[in-house]
Amino acid sequence: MVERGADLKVDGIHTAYGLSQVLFGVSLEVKAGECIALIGRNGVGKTTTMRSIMGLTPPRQGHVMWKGQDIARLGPHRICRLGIGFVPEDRRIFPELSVWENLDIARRTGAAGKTTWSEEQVFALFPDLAEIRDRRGGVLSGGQQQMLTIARTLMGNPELLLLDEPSEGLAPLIVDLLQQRVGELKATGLSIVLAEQNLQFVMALADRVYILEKGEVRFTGTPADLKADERIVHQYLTV
Ligand SMILES: Nc1ncnc2c1ncn2[C@@H]1O[C@H](COP(=O)(O)OP(=O)(O)OP(=O)(O)O)[C@@H](O)[C@H]1O
Repeated sequence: MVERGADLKVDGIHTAYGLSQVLFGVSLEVKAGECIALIGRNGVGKTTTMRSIMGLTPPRQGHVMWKGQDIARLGPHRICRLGIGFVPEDRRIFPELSVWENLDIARRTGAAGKTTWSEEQVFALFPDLAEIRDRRGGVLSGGQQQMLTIARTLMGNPELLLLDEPSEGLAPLIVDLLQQRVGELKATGLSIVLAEQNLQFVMALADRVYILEKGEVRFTGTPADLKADERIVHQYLTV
């Protein structure tokens, strides 16, 4: 039997914004159906790692292998078509469009040649959105906006979802609900890369965590490994 390898393998990427280098040889991997988390303090390079994978800020060195193909220099549209979806931190909802219209637009521009999610599928996973399908994007709460942003990305039918700080700015009860929804997404077999500051959220969802500091991976392990090592939590995560 052939063992199925990692779906995504990031190998020693170096990424910079102009003259300012942010990532120094970051490597990680995500096997099919896994959720991995990128954690670390503000400004350590979590978003930049996702932007590098998505081709928004392509790495200057290193490889981003997706199902055996190096996608590091393909550009975001092609990477999206290959099955990777990015949910950015700033939830860019069209305020004048209804919830359903925000989703429908993403459906029409979904990955070429792929079946996009149906209305029933997306509302089955996000029942909270079904109830407000005719509400304008501009009047949604933060939690509703976050659900909508994730649901919109799913319309393109990705196999890997990059989720950038989904819990940021949300009330604790809404974070719990979001955690449940992301857990349900994972249970459908979707692979997930989660950048998060909320450790509880990470512990509940991730199979593996990568701690970043100054653009380098300093620790890799399971949530249980991390929990068992207070020194690491203190050194890299607490303020
Ligand atoms: N467009 C940009 N131009 C120049 N520098 C940038 C740009 N975006 C981010 N940076 C810098 O890159 C570094 C890493 O930022 P990044 O957003 O990847 O970190 P992060 O770990 O996601 O933190 P946060 O949680 O604050 O978003 C920071 O020092 C940031 O100031």
